[in-house]
Amino acid sequence: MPTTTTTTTNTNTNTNTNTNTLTKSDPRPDSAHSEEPDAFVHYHDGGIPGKRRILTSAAAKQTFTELPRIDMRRMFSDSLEDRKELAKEVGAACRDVGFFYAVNHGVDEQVLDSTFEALEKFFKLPTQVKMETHNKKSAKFRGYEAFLEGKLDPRTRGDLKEGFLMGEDATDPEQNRPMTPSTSTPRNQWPTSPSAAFFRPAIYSYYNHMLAFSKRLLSIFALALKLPEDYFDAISTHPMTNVRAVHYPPQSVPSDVGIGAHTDFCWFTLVCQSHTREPALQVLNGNGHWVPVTPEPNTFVVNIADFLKLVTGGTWQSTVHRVRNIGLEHRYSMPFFFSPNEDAKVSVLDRFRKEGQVYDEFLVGDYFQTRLDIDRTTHLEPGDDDDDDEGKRTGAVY
Ligand SMILES: O=C(O)CCC(=O)C(=O)O
Ligand SMILES: [Fe+2]
Repeated sequence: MPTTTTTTTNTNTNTNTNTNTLTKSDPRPDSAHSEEPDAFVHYHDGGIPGKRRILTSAAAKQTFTELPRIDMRRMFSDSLEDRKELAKEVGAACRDVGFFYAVNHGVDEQVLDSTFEALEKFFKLPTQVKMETHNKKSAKFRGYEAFLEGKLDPRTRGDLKEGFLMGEDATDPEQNRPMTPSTSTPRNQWPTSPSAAFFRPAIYSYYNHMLAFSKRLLSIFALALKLPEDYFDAISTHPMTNVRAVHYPPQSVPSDVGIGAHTDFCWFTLVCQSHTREPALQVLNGNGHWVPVTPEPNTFVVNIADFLKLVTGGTWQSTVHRVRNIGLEHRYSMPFFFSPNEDAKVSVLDRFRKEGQVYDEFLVGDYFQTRLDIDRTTHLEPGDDDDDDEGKRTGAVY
């Protein structure tokens, strides 16, 4: 990793004031850790444990209490003005919340339905079929992750989920992807049992649709940052990408989590979640309250991750989130994680730089691998408990 003196400006507390979803009254205290119901909420930001004071009543700040909903149809408009209008909405959501619902996104609903069917079928297969691709055999954790093996919050017994991770792999013919000798060559693992033969084509159909969606979104992000639409194209010719198929069974132990509180360490994430009556995905606002993300048919949840926070000098939020599947239904989700090319060098964008400050470049692949290793192996313990995160956490952890 290159050393860095980069500084980001905002703390990750989502307290900007420009959306119509902002309010001071929010009655949702953290309920996952009953030993400290009204004190702090704990999470992992940049792979490092952090905590945020839970603020209520007079102490509460202006922050979001729901996710904005954005009609993405204008992504496909021939009019630059339309695309700029969309970008304005997207930019406000990225700045004030870090999350938004994307409707009319252009991904065929049938693809989503059939991918969910495939997920459900895959996770019902015998353990040995899934374990053939166990992610311990893969440097990039591709393949199957069993229950409680992930542990994003060290205070829990592990994440109550099982998953399957795949991503860019130039040797998989479905990707039609150029070999890039200067970078690593991650390999996917696919189950070889005939009983699982349906899984790979289903995941690939979803993956390829998501790649197309991501590239359009990237140009909207560029516009939202007042850059030319194709600004990120040159560093996204062979992007780092992952689909993680996840199964969260209903949880009966109150202290359990489906996935512990964390930020994502890619550029951005697109989540499609199955319908559960009880919302399971939750997003942390500036008052330390968990805002539920209600499942909606044919809708993506888009969230900004650490890279975009970094290159915008902290102006865009990489917002803490977690999953608790407290209803009676099994939940499936399929996040798609997008980052630029592994060998791309990035830094804080010019318009977010402060005079007199030195900003180093860093390699996307290095940053990504470091974060992956921290999140999957280190599980750093929380620090001292006598202060909250504000004013300290800059997100500059690479
Ligand atoms: O399952 C979800 O809704 C979100 C999962 C998630 O946050 C992640 O995989 O990073
Ligand atoms: Fe996440």
